[in-house]
Amino acid sequence: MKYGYISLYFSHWILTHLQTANSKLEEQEVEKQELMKLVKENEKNILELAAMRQELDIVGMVHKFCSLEMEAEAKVAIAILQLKIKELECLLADSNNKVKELEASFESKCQSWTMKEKIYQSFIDFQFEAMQKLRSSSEAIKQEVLETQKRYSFEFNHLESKLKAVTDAAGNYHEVLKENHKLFSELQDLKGNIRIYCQIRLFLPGQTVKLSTIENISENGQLVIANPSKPGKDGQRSFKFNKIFGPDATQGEVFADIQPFVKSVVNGYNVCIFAYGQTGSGKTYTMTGPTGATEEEWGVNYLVLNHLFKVSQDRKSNTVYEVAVQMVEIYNEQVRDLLSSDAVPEACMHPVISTSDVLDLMDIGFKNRAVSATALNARSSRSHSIVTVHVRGRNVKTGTVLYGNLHLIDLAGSERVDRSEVTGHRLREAQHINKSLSSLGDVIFALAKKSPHVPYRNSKLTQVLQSSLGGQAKTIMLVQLNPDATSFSESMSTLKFAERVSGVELGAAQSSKEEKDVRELLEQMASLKDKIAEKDEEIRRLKSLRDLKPRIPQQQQLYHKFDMGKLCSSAFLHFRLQTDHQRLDLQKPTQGLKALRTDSTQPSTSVRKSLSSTSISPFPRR
Ligand SMILES: Nc1ncnc2c1ncn2[C@@H]1O[C@H](COP(=O)(O)OP(=O)(O)OP(=O)(O)O)[C@@H](O)[C@H]1O
Repeated sequence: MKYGYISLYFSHWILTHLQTANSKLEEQEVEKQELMKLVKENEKNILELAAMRQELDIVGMVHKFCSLEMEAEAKVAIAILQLKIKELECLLADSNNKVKELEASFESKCQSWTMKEKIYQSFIDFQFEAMQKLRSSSEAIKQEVLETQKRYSFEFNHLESKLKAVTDAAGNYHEVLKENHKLFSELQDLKGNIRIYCQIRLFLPGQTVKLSTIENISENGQLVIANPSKPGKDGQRSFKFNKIFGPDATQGEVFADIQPFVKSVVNGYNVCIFAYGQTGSGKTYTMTGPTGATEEEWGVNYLVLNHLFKVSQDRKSNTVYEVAVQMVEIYNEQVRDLLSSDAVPEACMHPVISTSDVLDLMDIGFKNRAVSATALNARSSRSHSIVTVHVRGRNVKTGTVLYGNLHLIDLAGSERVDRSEVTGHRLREAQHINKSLSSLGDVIFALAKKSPHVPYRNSKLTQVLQSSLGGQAKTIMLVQLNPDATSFSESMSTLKFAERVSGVELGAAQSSKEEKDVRELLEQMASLKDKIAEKDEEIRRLKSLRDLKPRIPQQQQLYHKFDMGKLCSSAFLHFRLQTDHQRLDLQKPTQGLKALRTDSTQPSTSVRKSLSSTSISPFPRR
């Protein structure tokens, strides 16, 4: 038992020890596992540490590199900054200088402004003083104006009664003007429908021998011509015309004697102006003027049209005028339109509204003539050039239409040709010229004798001019003379032709009874003109008084009492006629002719006749 107890005790002890050993083993096992774990962790940490060290090396290297780079950049930046500091220092120095300069200029400006201020102050003081003076003088003027208004009020009280008297007088004025026109026409009729003016050409600059045939020129139109080969009275021959223009006469002086006839064209008459004379005697110069003429040198053609436009402009409030121009040449009995190259049966009519239109058209015409002249050897001297001006005037109040036409003719050279010396073409030319000029003389002569038969059809020239040579038509012949002694026989022939044309008519006009009539008519005209001038003056004075109205409001009511309508319709303003040239279309030249012909207003029989047989219609169809 004891042994049992001991063995049990041992066994228990052993068991306990075994259990303790077991638990220790287990603990050791756990510890071992933990150790293993720690070892593994340690290994892992070592690996991580190595990786971190490697990373640290890289970072260190990068850091070193960056540091170096930054160091270099810092050096550059420092250098730049130093430069900038230097620049800024310079700028600072500059701006310091500028500040000093500005301070100096500011100082001087301040001084000048102070000066100016002083001047302005004194100026303002002066102005203020002047204003004070003005104020007091304006007070004085106000007083004066009030007094003037009172005076005007008094004048206006009388004006109405005076205006009434003037309106009545103006009513008669129209009648007076009509009478004036009638008297002018009668005067022209008494003077004769044919006027002969003789113009002596000057010696040309190149002429060295200046032996003249002109012995004497009288104011009364008498011309004495001397035969150089027959000295003394025997060699002299005297002629009498309406007027003689000496070599010094200007274009304007010649035109002054033609001007009244231009007026009669706008009053519905037909007028023909011829330049007649031997080649080189100055026909073209008188009719056209020299090449590139200035306004003072303008020939009759331009002056006439210029005046025509002026008259139509003056009458524009009463009459609307339309003007159209044609230009033809007659050469060897053939008529050619100088303003158109188209082959048309009639010469083109070109509407014109101003002198510059006319200048342009005539330039074209003369160029066309010149072209032919070059081609056919001085053809222009051997052809007649005719500028025809058609005028149609319509009275805006009554609707009455007047037609007038004007022919401006530069005739071919009138010199005779020795038939034994020329042949062929030149002889034919001379025969045609001779025929047309002598038929012109015959027609004028027949008209002057009032012969029942007028030989218009003997030449193209007289056919073309038929409507403007008969009846009420007026003719002016500008006889051109070359004063040179070598032209004596041609001058004699020219003058004899002119004498033949003028002699009969002047004979009639110069009878003593008619001379007395003319004198009386002239006196009547002069007194009528004086009366008209007086009325004009009175109307002008009254109008100027009326124009003062807006400045005097107190007079307004009184002013409106005057019936200005009545005054406007009075004869005074009646004479200011209207021209409305826009109605003709310049783009289409022939429209003007149609317009003139298709107007529904019927012209009087004589006018209709003259228009239908207008110079254009006999033109041959080419
Ligand atoms: N009044 C004048 N003043 C200055 N020169 C003039 C005058 N009249 C004519 N002449 C000159 O005389 C020359 C002849 O004149 P113009 O050509 O006009 O004569 P014409 O009679 O027309 O001749 P044609 O029959 O050959 O055409 C021209 O050189 C012209 O410039």
